[in-house]
Amino acid sequence: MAKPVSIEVWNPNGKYRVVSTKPMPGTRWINLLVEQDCRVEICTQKKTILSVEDIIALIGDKCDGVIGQLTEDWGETLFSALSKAGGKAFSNMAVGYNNVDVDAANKHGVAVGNTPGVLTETTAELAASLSLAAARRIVEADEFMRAGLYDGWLPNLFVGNLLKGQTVGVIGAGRIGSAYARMMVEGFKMNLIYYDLYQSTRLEKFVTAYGEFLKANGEKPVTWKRASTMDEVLQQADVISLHPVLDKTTYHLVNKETLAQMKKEAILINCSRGPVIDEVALVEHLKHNPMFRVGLDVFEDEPYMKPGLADLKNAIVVPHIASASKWTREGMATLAALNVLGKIKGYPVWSDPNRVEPFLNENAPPPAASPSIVNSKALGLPVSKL
Ligand SMILES: NC(=O)c1ccc[n+]([C@@H]2O[C@H](COP(=O)([O-])OP(=O)(O)OC[C@H]3O[C@@H](n4cnc5c(N)ncnc54)[C@H](O)[C@@H]3O)[C@@H](O)[C@H]2O)c1
Ligand SMILES: O=C(O)[C@H](O)CO
Repeated sequence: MAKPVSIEVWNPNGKYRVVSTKPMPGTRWINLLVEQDCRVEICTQKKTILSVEDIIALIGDKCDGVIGQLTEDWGETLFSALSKAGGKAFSNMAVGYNNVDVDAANKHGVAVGNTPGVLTETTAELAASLSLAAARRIVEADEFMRAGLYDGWLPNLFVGNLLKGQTVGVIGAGRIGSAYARMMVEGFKMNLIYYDLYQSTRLEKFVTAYGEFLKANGEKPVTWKRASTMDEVLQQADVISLHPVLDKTTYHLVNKETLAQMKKEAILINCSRGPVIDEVALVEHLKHNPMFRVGLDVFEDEPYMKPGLADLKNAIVVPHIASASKWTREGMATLAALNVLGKIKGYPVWSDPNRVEPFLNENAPPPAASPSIVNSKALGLPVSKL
């Protein structure tokens, strides 16, 4: 069995043992746990993705809760090991939890936390950055400059797409998809078409109100449309950004057939999860459609890219950094720690995981609740009255 060798320990005499499989940004999360009598053990092993065996070794014989990462496979084996060690809580330091088998957690009575809300704007900003970078070919142009190829202004040099007046398509208009839509509509005066299983009334009201504002100022109003099928978005949008959860319904949502429906000069952005796109089909599509561009933060077989992707000039690729702002990453660590702490202390679950701000206020103690437990109903956990 692979044994993690390097561990940093805080408050060695704490009553509750909480393990974090990775060092996380900031110190607030550590202080909050230590103040509540936790011994905090942080795995500092120099190995990016820990195996199930590594994590079993970290859990050991007695462990009250674990804070883990989206790169780890939290299934039957780990929940069984955690439960045997007396553990009652696990939290992903992520909003997405497709790496977690929630049924297995339910079976072992382990609460599963995630970190919604705190990464909404940061992630949407990266999706917007990729949209702009792809539309204006910024990465290609940067490489060209650094290669010393620029020998003077030319009318045809790196001509890209104007966003103003074009249509932005959002697939999965939840927290992040809606934030991205607002940025593109307000920032670049794009019209919106979106597809989601649920209606996003707030988003629709926002676009309507902004359209009225523009009209009142003598400008062309922006418009919105809720598409009844995803195909409508694919066919009509000039920029399409993917923001659904990853599950059975969204696996390979973008594939050979759906790519063929998009405009030849469309821009496709993915800051959700890699397997939402069939990446082999995408590489083929990019090869045959040089004016089609993509901005990818996530990949089907992370950390790897499918063969050929890295060679394509019409693809911008970044290493899963959409939530990587200091405030967000520190906030994610805080929410993950408070999810675990709340369950250990027997606190109720916060009633609205879309409203986690009170947990992020550094100048006040956090509410006595777990901010977001995804299987709270299945476990019959009490809900906070706050
Ligand atoms: N790249 C990153 O670093 C990064 C950062 C944050 C989140 N994410 C990913 O983004 C996802 C969304 O996060 P969120 O906070 O906006 O979640 P959310 O739950 O608020 O939004 C997800 C939306 O997807 C919709 N949806 C589900 N199935 C669908 C389907 N088949 N077709 C269309 N829409 C569907 C849901 O109705 C919901 O509105 C996360 O689950 C995570 O995987 C990635
Ligand atoms: O789901 C998440 O939270 C991201 O992928 C990590 O930021």
